[in-house]
Amino acid sequence: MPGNIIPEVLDVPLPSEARTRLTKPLEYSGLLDTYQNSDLTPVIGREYHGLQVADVLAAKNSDALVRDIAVTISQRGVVFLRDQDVTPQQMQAFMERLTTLAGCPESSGLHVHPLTEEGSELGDQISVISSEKQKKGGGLTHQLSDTTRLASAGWHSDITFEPVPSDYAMLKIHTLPQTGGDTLWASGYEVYDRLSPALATFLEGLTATHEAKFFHEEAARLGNPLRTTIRGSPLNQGPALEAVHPIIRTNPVTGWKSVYVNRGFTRRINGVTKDESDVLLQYLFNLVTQNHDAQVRFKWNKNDLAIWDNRSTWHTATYDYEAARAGDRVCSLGEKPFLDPASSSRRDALRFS
Ligand SMILES: O=C(O)CCC(=O)C(=O)O
Ligand SMILES: [Fe+2]
Repeated sequence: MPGNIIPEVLDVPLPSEARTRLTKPLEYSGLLDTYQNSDLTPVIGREYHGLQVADVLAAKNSDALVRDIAVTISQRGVVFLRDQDVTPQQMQAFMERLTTLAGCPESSGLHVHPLTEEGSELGDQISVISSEKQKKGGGLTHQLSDTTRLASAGWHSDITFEPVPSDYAMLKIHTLPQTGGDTLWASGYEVYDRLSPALATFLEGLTATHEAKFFHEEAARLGNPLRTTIRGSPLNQGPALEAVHPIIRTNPVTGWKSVYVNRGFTRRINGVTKDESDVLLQYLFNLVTQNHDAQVRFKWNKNDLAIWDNRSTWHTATYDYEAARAGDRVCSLGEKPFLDPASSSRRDALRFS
């Protein structure tokens, strides 16, 4: 595929080997097929039965297995593993392997969230998700001070305000209410497939600005200094918390196109008027929230774990419970988002495969 198109579209200087790697889908070995699994919906979500992250790390053929898991997460959007006996350190080790084995040459390891406290007990690369912290204003994802009462306000992809955003994220919930606190994911591939060819072509020529300055206020509320030093990549340094990304991006693992704007962090489509930007963004956000057949809803049990591809999915928590809910999250960094115009939509790729 014509990888040389990528830097021109986005003005991203990439090493030549990265360009070829980015447009060539990662190969699936088939090793993972030995684990029983079921798809939760036709377009997004797969659950594996009897697959332990800790065992994968220790397996003889671990690299091939991890690569197959990466391909599966990227194709299915999100993968669920029930009842995991895994420590935060093992989660971190797994995510390092995942991003390295699936990643492009410029892949940059694990993210340090701007709100992560310096010297925190679990280390810089584990984010603690906690309903207690959230009440104090420590949400990692969206503005709690938002005046909206719509649950749909929380849909986002992680850390898209970073110049080098996330490829994968892993969340384990270890403390949960008796009911409530489900998480939902939606497929960016499927939303791309719902655009008319004319609108898709138009959006493919545009970028959007993503921003999370509200973390400055959240950090002040929590009484912690905001992390401004390297957040997993030298490109993610500084207090700006702002980045420009293509609206349609190619997932380098699948080679499929996805819509890459989100309600949590995307503020403005560039190169059009503010009115046009508002209308277009609202339309794209609506495609995420109003198509439940592009979504999957997961009901957690204690120690269940989810791993998702942040390049091609959105997700949102559900705040419908009173009791404590908490877990650990690790977020890895991928490539600078790019669009390869020669890449295909998910439906087309599956139809012609
Ligand atoms: O708490 C949840 O269900 C999801 C939190 C979240 O957005 C994340 O872990 O990135
Ligand atoms: Fe998130």
